[in-house]
Amino acid sequence: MSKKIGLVAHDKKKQDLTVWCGQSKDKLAQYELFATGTTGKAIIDATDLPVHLLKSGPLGGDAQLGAMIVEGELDGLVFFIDPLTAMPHDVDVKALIRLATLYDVPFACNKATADAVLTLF
Ligand SMILES: O=C(CO)COP(=O)(O)O
Repeated sequence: MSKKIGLVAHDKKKQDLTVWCGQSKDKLAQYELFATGTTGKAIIDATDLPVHLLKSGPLGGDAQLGAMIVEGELDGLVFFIDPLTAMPHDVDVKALIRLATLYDVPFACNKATADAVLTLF
């Protein structure tokens, strides 16, 4: 069964994530990909990779990824966080990071760590 990877980026980081997905396309194509709504659509548009679309982050998409982690259904998380912009759903962002930490899920918050996480699988 293929590994399941979560992909998320805040608005100012979406381009970084879509570029990274394009660069990592062959590797990412081996996994089952899940993304928050707007991020996922941007990845599909940029790369044609198949992505399961969850709700948009502010509407619960981060919480859905957190629930997947709790259920043991996510093997890795790539979450390009914008550290310079306040988010209306900051509690959800923090909850997702907390759950990835709590459940020891490989978690990348930028390109350097995303490259490292991909080498784990
Ligand atoms: O807000 C997000 C993560 O906290 C991302 O959500 P979208 O992919 O829907 O923009």
